[in-house]
Amino acid sequence: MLMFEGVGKRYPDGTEALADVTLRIPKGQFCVLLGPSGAGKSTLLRMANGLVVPTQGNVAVAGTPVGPASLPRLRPRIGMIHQQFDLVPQSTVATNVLAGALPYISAWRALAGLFPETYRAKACELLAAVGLDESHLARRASQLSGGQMQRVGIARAFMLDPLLVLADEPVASLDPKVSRDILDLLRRQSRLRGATLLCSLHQLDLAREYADRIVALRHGRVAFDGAPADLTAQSCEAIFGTPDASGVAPRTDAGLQPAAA
Ligand SMILES: Nc1ncnc2c1ncn2[C@@H]1O[C@H](COP(=O)(O)OP(=O)(O)OP(=O)(O)O)[C@@H](O)[C@H]1O
Repeated sequence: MLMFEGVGKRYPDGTEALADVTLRIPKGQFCVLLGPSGAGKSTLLRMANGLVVPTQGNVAVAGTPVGPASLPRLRPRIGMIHQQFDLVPQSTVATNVLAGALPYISAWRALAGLFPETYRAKACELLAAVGLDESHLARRASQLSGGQMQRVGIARAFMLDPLLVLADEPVASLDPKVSRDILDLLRRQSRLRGATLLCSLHQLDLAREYADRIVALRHGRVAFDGAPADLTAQSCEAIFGTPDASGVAPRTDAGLQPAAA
């Protein structure tokens, strides 16, 4: 479903973010990209939907090379879930979910709130699936907790029945209990809807608990690729520089403080 072949990325300032990464991620797999801050997880993930262009190698989704000619066709089939949810705070929950259908709806219709009934029905179905009921539909996104915002983000990502869902640190700003609820939900929805899921995380315990496969990056290279059960103390040391990742500092960047459910 998703293929990276010998990909590398050097940013214009000379930073080498990735070097020679080759991965084949089959349909339906929940693959976690694990690694410390700066390892290259976001850079790799964003290559899958063309937000980052590799300076070396090739990326393909469902057999189609990712590039300017294919992106208009591919992007609607790739859902994206963001660390900071990326909702429109003043818009309602319903409008934020419906925004997932924007590639198929003209901007003026969206601005006027003229979403076809099929999309409205799909948005309601997805909101129920992520555990938000009708009472949430008319609430502004800014009135939701962090966990609820990410539920809306998940519903939005599944609006167009994606082949592939990219989740970039989807639980980095949530507390541990809510993080588990969100990863559980992501896994269930992906399986139910037959989507392949590529999710970056920096928490070893969560990767172990939820992934079908862990691909760990360190300094832009693959340091481990295998089943969670095969992740040994030695491989943890290769990824994080410590045998149990206990030395991995929690993220404290501005805006990344744990949020309540
Ligand atoms: N636009 C950019 N220009 C220059 N360097 C960049 C750019 N984006 C990322 N980098 C650098 O590339 C490297 C990999 O960054 P990336 O964001 O992919 O890592 P990450 O593993 O996702 O980190 P984090 O968990 O902190 O988000 C880092 O050294 C980062 O500083």
